[in-house]
Amino acid sequence: MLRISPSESLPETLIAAPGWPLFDTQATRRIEQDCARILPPHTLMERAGLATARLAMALAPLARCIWIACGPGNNGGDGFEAAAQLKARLPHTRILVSEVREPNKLPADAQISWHRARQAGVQWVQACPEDLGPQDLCIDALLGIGLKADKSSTTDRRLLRLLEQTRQCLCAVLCVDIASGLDADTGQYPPSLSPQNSAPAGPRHTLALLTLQAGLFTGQGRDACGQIWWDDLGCGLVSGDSDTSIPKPTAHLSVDSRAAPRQHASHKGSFGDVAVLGGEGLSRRGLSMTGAAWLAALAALHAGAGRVMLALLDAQQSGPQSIAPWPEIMLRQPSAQDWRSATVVCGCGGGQAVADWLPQLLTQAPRLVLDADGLNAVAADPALARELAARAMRRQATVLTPHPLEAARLLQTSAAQIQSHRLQACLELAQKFQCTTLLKGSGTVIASPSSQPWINSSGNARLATGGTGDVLAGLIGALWAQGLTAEQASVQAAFRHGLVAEQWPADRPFSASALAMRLGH
Ligand SMILES: NC(=O)C1=CN([C@@H]2O[C@H](COP(=O)(O)OP(=O)(O)OC[C@H]3O[C@@H](n4cnc5c(N)ncnc54)[C@H](OP(=O)(O)O)[C@@H]3O)[C@@H](O)[C@H]2O)[C@@H](O)CC1
Ligand SMILES: Nc1ncnc2c1ncn2[C@@H]1O[C@H](COP(=O)(O)OP(=O)(O)O)[C@@H](O)[C@H]1O
Repeated sequence: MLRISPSESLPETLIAAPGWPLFDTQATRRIEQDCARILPPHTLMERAGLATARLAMALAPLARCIWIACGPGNNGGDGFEAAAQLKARLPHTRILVSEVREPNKLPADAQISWHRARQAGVQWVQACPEDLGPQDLCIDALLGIGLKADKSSTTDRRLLRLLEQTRQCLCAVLCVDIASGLDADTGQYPPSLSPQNSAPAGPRHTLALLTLQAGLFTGQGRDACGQIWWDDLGCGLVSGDSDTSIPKPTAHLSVDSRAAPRQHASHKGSFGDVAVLGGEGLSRRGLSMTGAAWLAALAALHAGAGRVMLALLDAQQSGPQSIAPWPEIMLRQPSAQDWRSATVVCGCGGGQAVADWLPQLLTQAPRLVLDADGLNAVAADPALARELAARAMRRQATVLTPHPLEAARLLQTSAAQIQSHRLQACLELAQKFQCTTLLKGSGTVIASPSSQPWINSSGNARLATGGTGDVLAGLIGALWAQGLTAEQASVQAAFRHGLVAEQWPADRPFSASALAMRLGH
């Protein structure tokens, strides 16, 4: 964790860390009101402006110019306050402000900060200065958690123009509270506020105030907000769990738990069996997907499962695919595998063939990771869906690992709908099927029926390549087989999967099989 210019009298700004609680905007408002009640008037905005100014100075120590785009609400107020603080601390730096609303129409707190910026000698400009250089800084204080998605189609042109300019800045951009236009609860932009170019031009930082929200970490949040910083504005809100006066978090950031050291007196039976069923062969439809099942098995092997069995859904089992390229992996005919005794990973590359085996697996497997075509088969057949939901009553545990399209099929909606409410969609699936559900994608969400969800903070777009989901399914199976709960295995697998991708050496080609083989490192 990084601490900036520590000072006893100032709040500390930290890089957002794993395990931290995430609150929705409603809870954030309540926390804000509670804090405002016990502090002298205007203190929160003053602290927000100061925290922004301090982070700005740390991010751009050589800036000759700092341009601050201030919106019509209190987010804009934080911007004016930061401008006043910066002007007082950096007399030789040009501090420029652009505003979208006349000062007498600003909220009361923002009006006070507007006057402070005026008195400090900050210069007002109409638009982003053309000479903003790479060492300079843009502060985006246009829209914070007060964004109203339903108003976005009528957003005035001046605000839209400034928003676009902040997005096109080649210098670093520091967003106050959240990237403007992004919904803090869902991590999605309303269509009319969506950026014209998908990737921001320059480096991005976001200073979250008082609380962290799910939208910073999932959906479009990661790209929009960049590096997330957090400042509690001196209100001492590190964890929302122990203090009952603080509203309940909506989720937590996933945690990096190191694997427990293995006991010396252990053997392969101590670390569980993983049995993979999948991989429709070429002979059925001319579409081979055996690689997917191999990837899941390979991941389970390298993630430390005691024994790994692989049952390929290939009609020509006696062909070359029965020769294991990894001799540690035991090949089986699906009919020869005892599905009652292992942690089962089912569906990777399963094609149409997997549906024939699902009634047996849904009934017999004590621990089942259902992925890919296993999920598609359930979505297409109400009888299988009923059988899946009945597993929980028989105390058989299941992990579902859909990507957004698979989740959409299971909930009979569109992938766009799933993406617009990732947290909610994942919770709905967990409830509907009484399963731990892991909704994949940038900011993977993990939800179980009776506990708070997690959002995975590791990973990057290296993972956006075929087969990495199969690796994740195998990894979950291996961790589950080694004694974790379904939820722990899912949370830890998502974190480790992402971490390996983050730490991947730049000069080494990345592929799903290479990822699988590095899981044990
Ligand atoms: N919470 C905290 O912990 C603390 C909060 N603080 C700060 O306050 C911020 C929240 O301030 P906020 O409530 O004034 O909301 P904000 O984000 O400025 O937006 C509201 C303005 O935007 C407008 N507007 C909205 N949607 C629009 C659209 N689609 N298109 C166009 N306009 C739209 C809306 O217009 P109106 O509805 O009034 O017409 C209104 O003028 C928070 O993010 C943080 O920075 C800190 O000071 C202290 C600690
Ligand atoms: N941009 C990204 N950031 C983080 N994780 C990603 C990103 N793109 C893909 N992933 C991860 O990669 C995996 C892809 O899984 P999936 O879509 O099922 O692929 P496949 O079916 O080819 O194996 C998931 O774990 C997903 O969360």
